[in-house]
Amino acid sequence: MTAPFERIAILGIGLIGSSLARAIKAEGLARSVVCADANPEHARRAESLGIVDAGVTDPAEAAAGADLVMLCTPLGAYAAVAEAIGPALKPGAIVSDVGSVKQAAIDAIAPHLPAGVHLVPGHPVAGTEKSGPDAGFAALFPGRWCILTPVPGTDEAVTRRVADLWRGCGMKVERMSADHHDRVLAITSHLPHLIAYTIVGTATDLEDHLRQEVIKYSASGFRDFTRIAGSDPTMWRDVFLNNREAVLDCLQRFNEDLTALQRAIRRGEGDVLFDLFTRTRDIRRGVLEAKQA
Ligand SMILES: NC(=O)c1ccc[n+]([C@@H]2O[C@H](COP(=O)([O-])OP(=O)(O)OC[C@H]3O[C@@H](n4cnc5c(N)ncnc54)[C@H](O)[C@@H]3O)[C@@H](O)[C@H]2O)c1
Ligand SMILES: O=C(O)C(=O)C[C@]1(C(=O)O)C=C[C@@H](O)C=C1
Repeated sequence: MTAPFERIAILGIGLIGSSLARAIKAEGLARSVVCADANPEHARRAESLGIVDAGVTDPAEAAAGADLVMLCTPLGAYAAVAEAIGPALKPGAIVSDVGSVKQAAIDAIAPHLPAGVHLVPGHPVAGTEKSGPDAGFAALFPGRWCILTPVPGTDEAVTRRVADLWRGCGMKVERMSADHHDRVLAITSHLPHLIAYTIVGTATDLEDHLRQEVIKYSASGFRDFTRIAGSDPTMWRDVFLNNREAVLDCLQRFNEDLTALQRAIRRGEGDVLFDLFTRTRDIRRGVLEAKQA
């Protein structure tokens, strides 16, 4: 069977890039997979793991001759990487990405692409708190959603090729506008991370003897927050800087709801607490039923 892609270049071979490389190899989705990573140890490690055919540090070298180039670096590196690969891209090449914010990704990449190169932004909504090429695994993707946010006018056949790649990795694929994506992910992913960073930060700032006990008696609630708060600082700094408006909107709503809960606790309004906790338990059941937990 012929592979859907001749040469895929993955730029940034960390958790997501290396998971994708593994899935491409496992499913035979490209004849060759190469990567570039600013960290030479990551490029070498990907080679020695056998998940890429070649690993280099120069993104233009990896992108040259590729029919699909997938940006898998933190969002803050996108503009520089896109600028570096622009002149090396072959006519008809597809550039895509996995970034957690979509409008900023388009703004950073699009200006650097030559005419005749297609941009199909994407976001596999699957991940862990870990980073680097050893953290990746092909089983990250099956059953999860991948959101594509092609700009209007994008060649339909090109978008379908990118959708098929993610389906080949086992993902379900949905399309939406970049703006809508960023507003949805602000509440489902970005705000939860911000809350986790805050609660773990607050616990860390407690007086020293209390802090020891926080770690010693970590109940499962706090433990779950520490997992999320252990996520990569570079990646998450870039997410918040690149989705400011939507995150700040959600945060405003969250603060108002928190204030209402604070008042209910102070006033002893048990029914307010009970009603909310009942509704949220239903949401959790819905997530489990949708097999997204
Ligand atoms: N971690 C998640 O759960 C998750 C899920 C979906 C999407 N994403 C998105 O995927 C992207 C990568 O995240 P990750 O979790 O794989 O991070 P990661 O830290 O595991 O990997 C990023 C890789 O990019 C490399 N890199 C950094 N700057 C570079 C540059 N200028 N040129 C080339 N390589 C560079 C790093 O050395 C590293 O190997 C981010 O844009 C993130 O928003 C992450
Ligand atoms: O499960 C986790 O550890 C994640 O944080 C994964 C998660 C998420 O929030 O769901 C994080 C960022 C991504 O852009 C997509 C997925």
